[in-house]
Amino acid sequence: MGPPGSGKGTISKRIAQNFGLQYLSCAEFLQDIGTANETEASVLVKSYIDKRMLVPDHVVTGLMLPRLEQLSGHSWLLEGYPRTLGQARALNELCQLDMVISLNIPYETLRERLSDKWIHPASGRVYNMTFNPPRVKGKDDITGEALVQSEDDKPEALMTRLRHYKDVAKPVLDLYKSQGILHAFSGTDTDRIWPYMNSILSAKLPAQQSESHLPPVA
Ligand SMILES: Nc1nc2c(ncn2[C@@H]2O[C@H](COP(=O)(O)OP(=O)(O)OP(=O)(O)O)[C@@H](O)[C@H]2O)c(=O)[nH]1
Ligand SMILES: Nc1ccn([C@@H]2O[C@H](COP(=O)(O)O)[C@@H](O)[C@H]2O)c(=O)n1
Repeated sequence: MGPPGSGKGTISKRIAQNFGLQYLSCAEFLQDIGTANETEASVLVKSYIDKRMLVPDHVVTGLMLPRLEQLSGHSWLLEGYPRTLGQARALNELCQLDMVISLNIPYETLRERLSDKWIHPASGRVYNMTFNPPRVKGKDDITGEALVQSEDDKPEALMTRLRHYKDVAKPVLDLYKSQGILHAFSGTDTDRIWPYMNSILSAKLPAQQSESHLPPVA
């Protein structure tokens, strides 16, 4: 968990890779559903994503929980779900989480990072002109296609997203705190937070697993 630009995507991928966890990003999962063949669910999901609004709890939960059930037997890392207390309660019904990570990053750092964030829309690959720049300016490393900046990452949008995050995340963080599974990390640099996170995760997780790919979406 963390506000926009806090490095959730960057750090989740690093954790998943280092500890051999199955990684599931809710935003990417919803994006895939929204662009898949037209069904009632895909049209509904797309309508929210296009407006950059949260898909209602019952819809996102109805999609995510069956996906997680397909991963039973694997250790997984979720990013972007649960976002609301309703989603957290629904997830609790399915399983007991081992650990929840929360990123506390100062506002000025979020603003700077996001103003420098570029994405390759088709793949979701994320770049930052100082932290992890593309090999060729403005082009995706793999496809060579153009990178874009999201409207969501502009300073005006950031304030709104931040306010919304604070309101919605607080009860979720409180719940996980009361369960004793919340680990918060503060700082301005992912690479400086990482060693602390790595050491806590190493103590919690069994020997590294070797799985690297998610089973396909049914
Ligand atoms: N300068 C700098 N940029 C970073 C650091 N860590 C991550 N970034 C970049 O900051 C931007 C935001 O990181 P993300 O991992 O996309 O953050 P997020 O929390 O998933 O963001 P949202 O999808 O907006 O919620 C990206 O462009 C990253 O490449 C860091 O330590 N320093
Ligand atoms: N639990 C969630 C997570 C994401 N969404 C939708 O995805 C968009 C992008 O999410 P970010 O995590 O990158 O901010 C977001 O604007 C929502 O449309 C969702 O609905 N529910």
